[in-house]
Amino acid sequence: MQIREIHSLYFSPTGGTAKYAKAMAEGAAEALACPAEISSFTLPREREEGRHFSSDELLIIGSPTYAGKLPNKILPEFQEKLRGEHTPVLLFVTYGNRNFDNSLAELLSVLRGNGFLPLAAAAFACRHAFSDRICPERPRAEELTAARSFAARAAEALKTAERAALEAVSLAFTVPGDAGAPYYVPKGEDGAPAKFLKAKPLTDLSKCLHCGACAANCPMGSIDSSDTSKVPGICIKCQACVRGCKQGAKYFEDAAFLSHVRMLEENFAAPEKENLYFSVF
Ligand SMILES: Cc1cc2nc3c(=O)[nH]c(=O)nc-3n(C[C@H](O)[C@H](O)[C@H](O)COP(=O)(O)O)c2cc1C
Repeated sequence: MQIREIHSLYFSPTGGTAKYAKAMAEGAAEALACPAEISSFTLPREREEGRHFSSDELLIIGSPTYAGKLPNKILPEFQEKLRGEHTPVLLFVTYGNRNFDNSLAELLSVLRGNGFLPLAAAAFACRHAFSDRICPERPRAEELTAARSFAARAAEALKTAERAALEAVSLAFTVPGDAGAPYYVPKGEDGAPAKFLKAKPLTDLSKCLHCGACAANCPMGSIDSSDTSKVPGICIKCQACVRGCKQGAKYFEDAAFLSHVRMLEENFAAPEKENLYFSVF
C-alpha cells in the first residue's frame, strides 16, 4: 500500500498524549520516508474544521482516558469532525495508571464507524493529570523510543501489504474494552462515589499575573480572558490551566475532587503499569 502523507493528531491538555503522538509520527515518517504533519485537536479553534483523510494517508491519533472512556465533551468532535476513506489508522490512548478501561475500544469504534482502517493500537500509562505522585516521570525516553519503533514497524508493514488483505484483517482487529460500557465512577477515599462534576479551578490572586495563559490553554474555552478568575463555561477538570500556569496560581479546592485524587495516589501510584501494544501485523 502506498502512503503519501502521515497525520498525527492528538487531544492533550497536559501534554502526555502529545509526546506519544510526536514520537509515533516520527517513527512512521522515517519508515515511510514521507512527511508527517503533527497537529493538536486540543483547543476549540483547533477542533473547528473537519478533517478528512484519503486512502493513501496514514492517521496516527491519540487521546487521554477520562473516566475510563474518551473525554465525553470531545467524543462528539471525534465522531463528527474526523472522516476517513479506508484510511489506515494507528490509534492510542494514554491513562494515569488506574486503567484505560474502555477508552481504546471506544476510539477504535469511532474511527471504524468514520471510515478508517484500524491496524495497530496502544495504551500508554502516563503521569496522571491530577497528581505528580502518579507516574511523574512518564513517558520516559525509552518508552517514547519504543512507541516510535512500534509505529515504524507498523508503517513498514503497510508498505508491502495488499489493500484488500488489510481491509479484511482490520475488520477483525480488536482491542480490550467495550465501547458501549458506561463511564467509570470516580471514588473518594471512603470508596463512595466522589461527585465533583461542578468543580472549577480557583485563582490565587496573590500569584496571578493576569497573563491570560490559562484562558488561552483551556480546551473548552471556558475561562474569561478579561478576568481569568471567572470560569463561566464548562470545566472538564483536564488540568490544562493548573499545569500551564507558570505562577502556580490555579488550583482546585473541591473536597470531593481532592478526595478522589488522594484515593488515586493511595491505590494507583504503584505498581506502574506496562505499556500495551496491539497490531494486525
Ligand atoms: C478528567 C480526567 C479523568 C481521568 N480519568 C482517568 C481514568 O479513568 N483512568 C486513568 O487511568 N487515568 C485517568 N486520567 C488521567 C489521564 O488519562 C492521563 O493523565 C493522561 O495521560 C492525560 O493526558 P494529557 O497529558 O495528554 O492531557 C484522567 C484525567 C482527567 C483529567
